[in-house]
Amino acid sequence: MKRGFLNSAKSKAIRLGSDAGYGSSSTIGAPSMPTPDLSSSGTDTVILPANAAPDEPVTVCFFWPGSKEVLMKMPGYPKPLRKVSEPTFRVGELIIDEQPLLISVRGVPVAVPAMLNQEQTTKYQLREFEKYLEVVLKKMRPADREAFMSLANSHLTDGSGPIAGRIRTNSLGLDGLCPAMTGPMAQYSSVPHYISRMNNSCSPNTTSNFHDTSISYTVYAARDIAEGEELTLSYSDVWDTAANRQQTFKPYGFVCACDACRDPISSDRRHAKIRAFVPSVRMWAVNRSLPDDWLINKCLEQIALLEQEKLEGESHYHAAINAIMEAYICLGDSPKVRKWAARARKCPWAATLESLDVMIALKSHDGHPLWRMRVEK
Ligand SMILES: C[S@@+](CC[C@H](N)C(=O)[O-])C[C@H]1O[C@@H](n2cnc3c(N)ncnc32)[C@H](O)[C@@H]1O
Repeated sequence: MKRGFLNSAKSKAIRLGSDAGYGSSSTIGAPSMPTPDLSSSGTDTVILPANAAPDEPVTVCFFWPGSKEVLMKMPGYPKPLRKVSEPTFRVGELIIDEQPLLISVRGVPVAVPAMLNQEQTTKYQLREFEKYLEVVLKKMRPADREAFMSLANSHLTDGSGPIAGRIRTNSLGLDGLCPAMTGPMAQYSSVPHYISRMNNSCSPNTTSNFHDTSISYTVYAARDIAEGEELTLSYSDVWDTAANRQQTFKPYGFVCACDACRDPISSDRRHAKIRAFVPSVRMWAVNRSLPDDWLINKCLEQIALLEQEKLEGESHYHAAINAIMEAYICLGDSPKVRKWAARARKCPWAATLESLDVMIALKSHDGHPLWRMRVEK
């Protein structure tokens, strides 16, 4: 799965990758020091939103210069979190809207002694980074610090300190906040409290987005979730092969035993088939050699495959539903357009809800550019 994109209003939340970037930067600059001065590393620690009341959640942000300004200039910032009342875990429902406890740089400039080998260098960098993180964590509210330190840590033997270890185990990646930087160090690690408790499944029953204006994650039910069923998210790119996904999980210290990983050959084959189909409404609408129901049937097959793989949270699922809705516009069938728009609306993580609401409300869709394209051309 590709990293989160902050410059989109709906950037998908993904685990950063437990090994990604840490200790790999040959970061040279500030000398090592026992109690680091954060400003000497070029970083800054800010608490956002700046004027939060004591009972409102905040995020401690260990940032490169410029990132705070990027966030604060986002149109709509600061947007309050939505209150989630009784989560019912029906498909499309919001399970949680959560502001992370911490957003952190993935390393700081460290002058590494020349005689160290690669392994010693990594450990040295991690030790120095931990000293910075200790200073940053002191800025957290005590209850938030306690929540952070209660999170799982799968990095007990690789030189990570207790704070970096928890960041590496639990973080989701954030892109797009460092206009002046490129490469892995331009990404931040973000650590939520509740979402960090979610285990991996390669067929996850939730899907999450990051929202830059509220600095928060929304987690939706990707399908109906039975009472007592564990909530899961994916730590890897679900479209990666099962073998590659297991490699991603190694630093987290587990072997995934989800349905897709237990039957890797069939699952990989179905994944490849899903990815090979990209619905093109306009191509079908003008191609008279294809039957009228060709696109709809292909999309229904795609939906069935995605449901078999339990990948309803992926964009391919919403794309197939949306294509059926548009195919019915091309066929001039407004009742079916409303029906499929209502179904697309159950993927709020992928859809523009306002335009779907318009589709659902309209008696006729004769103002749409695709209207009766398949019938009259
Ligand atoms: C982000 S934490 C998830 C929450 C953690 N299980 C807890 O109780 O707080 C990541 C850790 O959870 C465990 N984990 C996550 N997904 C798992 C899975 N599918 N099977 C076994 N262990 C898993 C691993 O120990 C991993 O290092």
